[in-house]
Amino acid sequence: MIQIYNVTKIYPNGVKALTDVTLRIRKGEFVFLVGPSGAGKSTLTKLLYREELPTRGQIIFNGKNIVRMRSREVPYLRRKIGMVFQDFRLLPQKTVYENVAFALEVTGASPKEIKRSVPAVLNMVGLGEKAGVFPDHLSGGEQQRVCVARAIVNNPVLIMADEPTGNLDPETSWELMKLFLDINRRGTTIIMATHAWDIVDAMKKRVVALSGGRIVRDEEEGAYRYEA
Ligand SMILES: Nc1ncnc2c1ncn2[C@@H]1O[C@H](COP(=O)(O)OP(=O)(O)OP(=O)(O)O)[C@@H](O)[C@H]1O
Repeated sequence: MIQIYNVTKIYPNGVKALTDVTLRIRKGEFVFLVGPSGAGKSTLTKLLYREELPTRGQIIFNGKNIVRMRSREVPYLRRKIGMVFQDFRLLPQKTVYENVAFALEVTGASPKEIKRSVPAVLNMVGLGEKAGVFPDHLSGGEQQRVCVARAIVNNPVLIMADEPTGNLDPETSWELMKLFLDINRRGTTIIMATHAWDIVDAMKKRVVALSGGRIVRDEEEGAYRYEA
C-alpha cells in the first residue's frame, strides 16, 4: 500500500531529517515508528500526508506517486488518511458530535450521511453518551478517543498517529491501544510514532526504528530498545 523509495528530506534551514529511507508497508499492517527525539519520525509522517515534500525520492500510496501529485488531488489523498496527534487538536467551541461531524462536512458529506456515521463512530469509541459535551469537559483519554473517532469517520485506509499516548496515563494509553487494535483488525493500516516502549514491547507488532534520519532496524514482532 505504501512504498517509500530512497527518500531524503532536507528542510530549508539545511537540516537533513531523513536520509535515503526505503520502506514498504502492506495493507492491514500495524507499524510502530520508534527512535530518539529528532530521528525523523514526524517528518516521515508529514511526507506521507503530503504536508512536506521529499527533497529526493518517491512515495507511492495506493499506486499513486504522491510526490508528483497535483495540489488539487491532495484532499483526496488526505481523505484516505486519518491523523491522530499527541495534543488532540480538537475544536474547543464545538461539541464532541460537531468535532467529528466537521471532519465529514469538509469532505462534502451529506447531512444524512453525517447523521448516520457520527453516532456510529462515537459508539465505537465508547463516547455515545458524550456527543453533546465540549472537549474541555472531557478527560484526556476521552478527548483522544474523540480524535480517533474523527480520524476514522471517513473510513480511511490508513491511520497515522504521532505520539498519541504522550499526554495520557498508562491505563488510558492501554485503552487507546485496544481501540487501535480493534480498528486494525477491521483492516485499517496503522502507523504509530511513539516513545512508549512498554506498549511497543507488549504489542509485538512490526517495529521500524529510525536514528539520525536513517532506518536502522525493521522487525516483525519487534521491540522498542534503542540502538547502541
Ligand atoms: N519544519 C522544520 N524545519 C526545519 N527542521 C525541522 C523541521 N521539522 C523537523 N526538523 C528537524 O528535522 C529533524 C527530525 O525531526 P522530526 O520531528 O521528524 O523528529 P522526530 O523523530 O519526530 O522527533 P520527536 O520524537 O521529538 O517528535 C530534527 O533535527 C528536527 O529539528
